Amino acid sequence: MIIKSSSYAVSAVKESQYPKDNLPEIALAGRSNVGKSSLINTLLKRKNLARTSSQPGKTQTLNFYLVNDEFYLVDVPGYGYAKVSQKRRQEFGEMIQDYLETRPNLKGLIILIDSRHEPTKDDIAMYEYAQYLNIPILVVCTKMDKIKKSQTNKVMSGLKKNLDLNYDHVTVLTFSSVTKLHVAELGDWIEDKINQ
Ligand SMILES: Nc1nc2c(ncn2[C@@H]2O[C@H](COP(=O)(O)OP(=O)(O)OP(=O)(O)O)[C@@H](O)[C@H]2O)c(=O)[nH]1
Ligand SMILES: [Mg+2]
Repeated sequence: MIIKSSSYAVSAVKESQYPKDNLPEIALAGRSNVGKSSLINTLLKRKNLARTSSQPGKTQTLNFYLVNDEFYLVDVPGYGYAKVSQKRRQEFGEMIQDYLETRPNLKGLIILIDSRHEPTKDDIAMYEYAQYLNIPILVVCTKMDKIKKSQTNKVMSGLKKNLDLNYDHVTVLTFSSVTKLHVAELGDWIEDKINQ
């Protein structure tokens, strides 16, 4: 995919605030701090379009970014961040659930998992939930620059042990926002899904 333009469009916490121009959407999900906002910036070749932070919990709303006037990337608050209150966490959960369950424009979900750890129970729950909703999934193993080359197989076996990769609509990619590993493949997957 060639990125010709990208811009922040809107932030939403409920359906009435979602974009109304009926373009396809690709959403990102993953633990706080896993690198969702960084992946958006890397793909779009923008330094600071999506706000990133070394402090988890930076993204607190559904943030829609318009790409090539053709589709939206949707940055979603991270899960599993202990310092967010129980009430806030439930609100996040409901906001994400509402979006994933009711949005006809949603063409694919990118689930990001930190390469340095096996999938957490939240990662597994998100994967199984997306499978249940029958959404095409791209599993992205982030921060591969922090992994020794010799550990790549271990990353893959950790995934296989915890996620049912026999699901028809799943693709797996290793990725790094630092080295730009597989950024072209990421763009290709998105292009394929928004054109289906
Ligand atoms: N080494 C390395 N660091 C990364 C990579 N991707 C993200 N980071 C760092 O990880 C931290 C979190 O990145 P974000 O992109 O803000 O993470 P997020 O998933 O959007 O976090 P929330 O918005 O809190 O859910 C930042 O300090 C990034 O610089 C990567 O590929 N390699
Ligand atoms: Mg973020």
